[in-house]
Amino acid sequence: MKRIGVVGAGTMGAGVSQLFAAAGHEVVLVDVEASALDRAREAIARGVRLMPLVRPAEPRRDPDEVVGRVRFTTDLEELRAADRVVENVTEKWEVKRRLYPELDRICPPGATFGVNTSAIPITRIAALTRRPADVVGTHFMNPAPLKPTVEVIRGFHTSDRTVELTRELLAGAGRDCVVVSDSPGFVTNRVMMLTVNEAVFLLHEGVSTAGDVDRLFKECFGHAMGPLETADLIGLDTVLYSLEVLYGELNESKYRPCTLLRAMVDAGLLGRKSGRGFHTYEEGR
Ligand SMILES: NC(=O)c1ccc[n+]([C@@H]2O[C@H](COP(=O)([O-])OP(=O)(O)OC[C@H]3O[C@@H](n4cnc5c(N)ncnc54)[C@H](O)[C@@H]3O)[C@@H](O)[C@H]2O)c1
Repeated sequence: MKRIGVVGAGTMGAGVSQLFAAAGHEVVLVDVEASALDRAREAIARGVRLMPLVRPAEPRRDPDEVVGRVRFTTDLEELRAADRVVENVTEKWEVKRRLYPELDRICPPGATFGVNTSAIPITRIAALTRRPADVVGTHFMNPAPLKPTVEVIRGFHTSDRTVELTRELLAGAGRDCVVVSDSPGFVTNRVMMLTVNEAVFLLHEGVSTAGDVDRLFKECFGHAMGPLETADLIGLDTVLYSLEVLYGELNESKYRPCTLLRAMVDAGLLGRKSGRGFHTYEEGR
């Protein structure tokens, strides 16, 4: 059993906490917003309760027991005994930039930092700490408790030890990993964000409806979800911030976020987490 610090209790932090708590670890989940912690507590309990329906082969867990392994707190100092940290705060450089020196100060020597970012280079984040060898990208897919594989990103200074400890931790939670080199958006989001943004442009230009864009991908290509449903699942704010990172980092106009996406974020239409995005949701459906 390890002491896992999870920072950020939004869409990803809740899922990552559920995954590690269900695997028997002690989790300290930190957020600046108490309301995010309340929502995460409910999401974890609901996720564990629904697991037998969506993954019947996985061992059954007691929701209270899993939630009981998570300590919910707004105090970052509670990470002082963490062996491993997985950070999932907002996809904004300013937010991550302020957090990492604090994590570096608080966490014990030898603790590894897994960065769950959609697009920000791991090497840049590692440079905010005095332990760049201990920093690695752990790009979990959403929803984290249901996805079998994690994209692990080796930053310029990431050590073999850190990659191996990360692989071990993920394997202990029944997860495989694919290790890639550092680059904005890595492999998955360099491609995925481009596809999602282009689908938003198609909608904006009136070429098709949101429902039909998604149907084409599901029924013609056999994808489990269409690109606009995927955007709703990720969170439209996170998609926008990721495109802004890719646009700025790669200086490529093809990553310019569609104005419709920006307008929807301004209007508070964030996808599943707000109940409305390209589609409308009730209680996560
Ligand atoms: N949503 C996805 O599908 C997805 C998938 C993989 C990776 N990611 C990445 O994971 C990270 C989190 O994404 P998300 O979708 O969960 O975002 P989110 O907006 O749902 O949650 C972010 C949380 O971070 C909290 N936060 C902000 N600053 C903080 C700080 N200094 N300390 C502690 N908590 C803080 C916020 O209060 C919020 O609860 C982002 O970097 C994102 O790019 C997202």
